[in-house]
Amino acid sequence: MTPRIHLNDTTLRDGEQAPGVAFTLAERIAIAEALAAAGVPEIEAGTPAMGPDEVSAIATIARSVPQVRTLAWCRLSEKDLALAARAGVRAVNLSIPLSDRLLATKLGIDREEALARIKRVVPRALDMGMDVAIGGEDASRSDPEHIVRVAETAAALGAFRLRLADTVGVLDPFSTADLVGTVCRAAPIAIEFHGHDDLGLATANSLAAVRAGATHVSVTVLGLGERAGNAPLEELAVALDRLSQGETGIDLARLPRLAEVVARASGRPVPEGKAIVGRDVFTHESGIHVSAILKEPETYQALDPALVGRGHAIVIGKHSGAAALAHALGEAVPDALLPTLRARIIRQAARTKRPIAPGDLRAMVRDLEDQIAGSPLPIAS
Ligand SMILES: CC(=O)SCCNC(=O)CCNC(=O)[C@H](O)C(C)(C)COP(=O)(O)OP(=O)(O)OC[C@H]1O[C@@H](n2cnc3c(N)ncnc32)[C@H](O)[C@@H]1OP(=O)(O)O
Ligand SMILES: O=C(O)CCC(=O)C(=O)O
Repeated sequence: MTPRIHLNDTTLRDGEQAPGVAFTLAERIAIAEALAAAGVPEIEAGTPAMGPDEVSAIATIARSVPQVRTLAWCRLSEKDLALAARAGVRAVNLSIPLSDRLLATKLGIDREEALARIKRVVPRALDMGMDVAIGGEDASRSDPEHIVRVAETAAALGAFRLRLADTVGVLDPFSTADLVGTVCRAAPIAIEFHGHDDLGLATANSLAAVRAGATHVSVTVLGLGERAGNAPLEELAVALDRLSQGETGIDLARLPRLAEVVARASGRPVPEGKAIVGRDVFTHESGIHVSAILKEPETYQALDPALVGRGHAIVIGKHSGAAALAHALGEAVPDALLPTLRARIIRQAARTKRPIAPGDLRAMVRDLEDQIAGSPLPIAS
């Protein structure tokens, strides 16, 4: 049976950590509502420690999407916890580094002190009526034995989940599976994987984490996030579905709209070739592909675009063949015209750097037909 995989969207927290990105409150609410409409069950809404405006924004976001579990991201400290309480959230992600490097450098503490802090702060949060997830920063550069101790401690205290963060994005799918598998086999708590895309592997690593036993995955819309960003929600949701690896409950047809909302709010347009939601990812130009797709669409597509509320497009350009031209014109181009027509198309495409508009294509054909009709000589290309 396909396992249930819970996507925890952190566009409003890690997504907004992308350099230069700052959402207005209205944009944050619009993003939260679009996530909720797409069926995302959980969002990380922000970081209360950033100040009173952030606290009040998190409170407003939580109220605007009551059907979604809204978490506030906190450092594992009483101070951050108190601010989360002011935001009125029902759940917190309490973050503590797992690696010796970050414990020592950032906090000047060792593993024992980290465990002592967990034992001190987690019960406070639970007493305040909040569900607690532990955010394990830098898990990918940590000793798995320590991670398992943290997992056992967190579970015994009553936390509901441990997040394993590949904070600097250094895992690959094999090392991810090793780490997540080791922790999942030993840890009596749900595991969330939080990937970063520094090596372009966030989606692959997240899939490997699911295969190894993670039941929750952090994502952001369009992969927006710190440095190279996070695992893109749209990629994970579709890949889990398409590869039968997990049932997420996401309405895949809502993904393009969600991407538009986040692209606009972040000031970062969706790249044309972005998997799932990019303008061109279901558009075909190459003659060999178009010729086959016109016979049977699955010859050259990973997924039916209708799955994500989209459709195919065929455009005419430098790489078009006779089948594509006949499709675009509604009739076959006479053999005598074909080489010259293609030469003209190639020249125009190189000049304009865009597909040939249908009107331009028809005009080219008319022009060539006129030349044939008016001259017994070979047609000028
Ligand atoms: C891997 C990640 O994505 S972690 C999340 C990163 N998110 C952010 O940074 C959110 C935006 N940040 C901010 O607005 C600010 O950094 C604030 C409001 C959180 C803190 O601001 P400041 O108090 O001025 O601290 P500053 O940013 O200089 O340094 C961060 C502090 O947090 C501490 N800290 C970092 N992680 C933790 C942790 N898990 N638990 C406790 N303390 C922590 C650091 O040690 C440092 O403390 P110090 O000032 O005593 O050295
Ligand atoms: O500690 C966490 O919750 C994870 C923080 C994070 O975004 C990261 O480590 O990349």
